[in-house]
Amino acid sequence: MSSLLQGVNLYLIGMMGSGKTTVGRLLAKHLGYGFVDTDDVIVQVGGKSINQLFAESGETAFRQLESDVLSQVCSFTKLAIATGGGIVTRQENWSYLHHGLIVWLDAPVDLLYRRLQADDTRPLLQDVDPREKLRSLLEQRQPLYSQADLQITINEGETPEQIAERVIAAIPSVLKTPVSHNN
Ligand SMILES: Nc1ncnc2c1ncn2[C@@H]1O[C@H](COP(=O)(O)OP(=O)(O)O)[C@@H](O)[C@H]1O
Ligand SMILES: O=C(O)C1=C[C@@H](OP(=O)(O)O)[C@@H](O)[C@H](O)C1
Ligand SMILES: [Mg+2]
Repeated sequence: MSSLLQGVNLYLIGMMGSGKTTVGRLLAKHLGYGFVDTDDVIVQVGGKSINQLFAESGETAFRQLESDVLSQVCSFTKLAIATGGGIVTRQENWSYLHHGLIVWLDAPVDLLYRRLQADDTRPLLQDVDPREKLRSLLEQRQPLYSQADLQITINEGETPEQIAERVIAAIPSVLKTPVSHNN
């Protein structure tokens, strides 16, 4: 499979809680790829947690850092890249994402909510009604996520390993077959 991909990067997109970080790491391992999580890079470079960055500098500053990181990582090959859920909201990010194969982990709101209920690391969910926040974010972002090359529906009870295997099995269906020139 990794030879079929010819080093093309995999970009995981989807809502927070859909499993991009968890599944991305497994995909990298299976493909013999490096793994990058754009949020982790932002935290390392900025020396602050995502919560701190949102609180001290605001979402706009975070989004600029996110675009900067994406623009840097897309110059490398053989990477599985877990993005943050909001990366799709900036038009310029799509020109970077399209350097590789874009995989949307598409999970329903109920599942996202259950996974993130006790998690306080997502500043956008520090809301009076986090479930409603997830629902409205998904509604806004769905048309953007659906621009992915591959849509993987996340089912309740499926392990990260099973999801990674499903992504790998689906990749050949979206790889462009090379055109042979006979003359
Ligand atoms: N297939 C899965 N089954 C159960 N829990 C999962 C699964 N994938 C991810 N999780 C858990 O859900 C939470 C969010 O996963 P994460 O990989 O951080 O998602 P994202 O990066 O898309 O926000 C984490 O606590 C993670 O351990
Ligand atoms: O959906 C979003 O706007 C965000 C998702 C988070 O990443 P995950 O999708 O990995 O949780 C992180 O980038 C930040 O909290 C904002
Ligand atoms: Mg993540």
